[in-house]
Amino acid sequence: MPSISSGDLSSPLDGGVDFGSVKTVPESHAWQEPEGFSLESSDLDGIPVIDLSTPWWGVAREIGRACASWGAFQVVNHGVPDNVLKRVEEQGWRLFSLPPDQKLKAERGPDEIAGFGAPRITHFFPKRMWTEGFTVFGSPLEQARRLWPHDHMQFCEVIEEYQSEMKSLTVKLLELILEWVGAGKEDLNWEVGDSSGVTQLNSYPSCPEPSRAMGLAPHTDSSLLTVIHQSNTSGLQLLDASGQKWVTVPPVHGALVVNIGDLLHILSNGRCRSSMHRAVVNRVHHRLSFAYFCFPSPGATVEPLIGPDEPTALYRSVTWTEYLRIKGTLFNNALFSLLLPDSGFSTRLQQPFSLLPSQSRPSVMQESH
Ligand SMILES: C=C1C[C@]23C[C@H]1CC[C@H]2[C@@]12CCC[C@@](C)(C(=O)O1)[C@H]2[C@@H]3C(=O)O
Ligand SMILES: O=C(O)CCC(=O)C(=O)O
Ligand SMILES: [Fe+2]
Repeated sequence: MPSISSGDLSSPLDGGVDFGSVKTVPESHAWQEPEGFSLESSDLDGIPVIDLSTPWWGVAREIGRACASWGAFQVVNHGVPDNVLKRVEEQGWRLFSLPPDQKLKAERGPDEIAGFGAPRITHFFPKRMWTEGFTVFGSPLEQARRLWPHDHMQFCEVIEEYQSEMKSLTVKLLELILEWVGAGKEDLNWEVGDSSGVTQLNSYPSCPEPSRAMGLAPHTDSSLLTVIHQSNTSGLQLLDASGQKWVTVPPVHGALVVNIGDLLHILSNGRCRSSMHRAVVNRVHHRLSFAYFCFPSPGATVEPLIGPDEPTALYRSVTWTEYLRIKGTLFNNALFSLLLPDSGFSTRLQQPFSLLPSQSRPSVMQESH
């Protein structure tokens, strides 16, 4: 009999399901397959893989094209040492293999960013996701001390080294994207070097019935951009530019995935697409992913970059904490709510956010609570 505990919904293990021991997907985690959630995916037209060691001007154009179409790409020769990625993965396995009650000691509070628990977007969906996560915001020390009272220094050192490597990569990527939109870092309301970062460790245990579960439901990231290191199991899927097909992002050794987030969609005045993506699970492998979210410096407003060839701002400016609050209530309608009236886009369908409602709104999944 699967060890489903009393169904304490407050438990970050998603209603007390101990992923490791269930033989079937409980009703609480069973996702139907309405339109847009279908699990089939195609690997035909893969996501662009960009070599960051090629000359500056060439790579800016390639990245720009990927941002305008997919809203995502993979990068190789990114400069993040393999050893750092290996050690952060080791710490990830160490964390998620802790006993449930130990992980709960670092549980993320309702209004907190940092800590252990279910994804923040869980409450937008009628069913729970086949995942648990650990979010680091600033120093990991406070939460790490709760997980390992006497042995948390190694985790902290590895995470801090990972964050510093990711920060320098995201600064480089931002500068390239600014070059592509014809702007420079002096056009930003913050010093790129002062950008904030949030690190999300995601765990997707193997699942007895993968077609009836969802690892991480379709969403766009709220960040400027997100860099993802995936362990050697595929699961991340992006919605293609037509909004009709989910395309798997294959883990490429030495490559990191870059997703454009909502704030860069606003900063680029809609020229960069914020990629709709999800994570599916599989029967055999437990998958981990490590996502680094790049945000502006605290308090800095993200304002659409306009100029001679981009005269009209489509979105009002917003700080990342304001945007998180708006996303936390409006979810996939957050960007739409920031459209300026004279942007000329009166309906959600028209906005330069190539996202078909059927693919995006949890209302497709929304049952009456
Ligand atoms: C700074 C952020 C960005 C968050 C919320 C908060 C901390 C954790 C991030 C994620 C990580 C998992 C997917 C997501 C959709 C989620 O549920 O939590 C992300 C969300 C966002 O990109 O909006
Ligand atoms: O697990 C993945 O590859 C996706 C993770 C993700 O989308 C996120 O953390 O925002
Ligand atoms: Fe994401």
